[in-house]
Amino acid sequence: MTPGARTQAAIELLDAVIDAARGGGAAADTLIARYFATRRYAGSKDRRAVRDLVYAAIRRAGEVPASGRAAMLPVAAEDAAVAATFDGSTHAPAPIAAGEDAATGGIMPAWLAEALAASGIDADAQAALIDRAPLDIRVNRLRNDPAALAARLGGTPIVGLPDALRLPTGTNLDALDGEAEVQDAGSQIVSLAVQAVPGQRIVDLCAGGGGKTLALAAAMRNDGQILATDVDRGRLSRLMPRAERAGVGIVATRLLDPRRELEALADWQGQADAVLIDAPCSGTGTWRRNPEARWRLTPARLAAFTAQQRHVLDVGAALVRPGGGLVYVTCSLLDVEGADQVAAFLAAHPDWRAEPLDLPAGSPRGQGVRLDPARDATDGFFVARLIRPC
Ligand SMILES: C[S@@+](CC[C@H](N)C(=O)[O-])C[C@H]1O[C@@H](n2cnc3c(N)ncnc32)[C@H](O)[C@@H]1O
Repeated sequence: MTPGARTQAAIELLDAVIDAARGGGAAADTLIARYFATRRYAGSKDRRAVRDLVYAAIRRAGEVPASGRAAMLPVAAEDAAVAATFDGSTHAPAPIAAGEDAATGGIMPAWLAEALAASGIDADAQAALIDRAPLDIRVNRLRNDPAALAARLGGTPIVGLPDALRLPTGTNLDALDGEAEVQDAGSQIVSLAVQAVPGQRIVDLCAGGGGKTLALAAAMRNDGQILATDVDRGRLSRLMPRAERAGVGIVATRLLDPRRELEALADWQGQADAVLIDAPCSGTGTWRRNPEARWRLTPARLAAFTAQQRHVLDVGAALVRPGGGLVYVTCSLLDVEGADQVAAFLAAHPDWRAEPLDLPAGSPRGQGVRLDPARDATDGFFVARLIRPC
């Protein structure tokens, strides 16, 4: 592809990303993968270059841009080589007109900046939310030793996470096959709050594709029982093949019917040593990986997430045995999804208590701990551990 054709491809993709953000469609990564699946003429260098342009444009536009072209103009304004591709030649974008409307800058929509500031995330910390994320892996001790894998791949250790490695971006992980999982350090740290040990019975209520389920299974040395549940058939179906590759044999999955979860979980009521609730949330802590997610979020979508969080907290609480732990996690920095949810839960369940957490990173927030990309160099998370009375 010519440089101009790459810019034009990025503009077309940005149009699709903008439409998806407005209509609740697919994530940018998915749209990029679909775009290239039907354009076999694009080589790996073309794909990487187009992808970099798309993400550069997404990161520069705080509000949803009017169009893909408007989103690309600020990138051209900062990079003469990109500006030069707007030359109107075959497959290239038309020349930039004087005074042409460009997307507005800023970090995020104003209502979100206000909500984050009210949650103690100031302007500098907000800027870090859309930085590029590092490549972290969790070495699977059931399959390999972290030191051996570090010797093979390079990378640097992460303080407080003996099984983690931070690798140079772009490290090829295709050959790993179950020896390690790509998992942000923040995700690994919040999994520690479950305090999983061999022999326990644990429910991972919102297991999705099982990123945290596998971390728990490794902490349990593949000894005990984990029930991984979700309401999303597609996500949950990816879990068992991953578990097999990872050599994990203690996980069973169960697909839940939304609003009828406890009927399907009757055999686990009051039984679990620990329940992990990695709740559905706005994802404000993972914008480093999905920066277009800040264009999708609306006050109504946020309210829908907080209602789901209250619901899964109630479901999870019913499964914990007396004296057991309920670990509530969101990958969000907004108090309404974190500290406020836990405060409301404890107000409604005065016999439960929040247990202080000793994690390798994060700072206290409400009755839990918050990981902040600016301060902790991880994705953003809130985590709290609640103990059911004996
Ligand atoms: C943050 S994601 C989980 C990510 C996963 N734990 C991981 O580490 O990869 C939240 C999940 O909650 C699921 N979910 C939403 N409502 C639910 C419910 N009522 N019961 C169980 N899972 C639910 C979603 O389908 C989604 O997969």
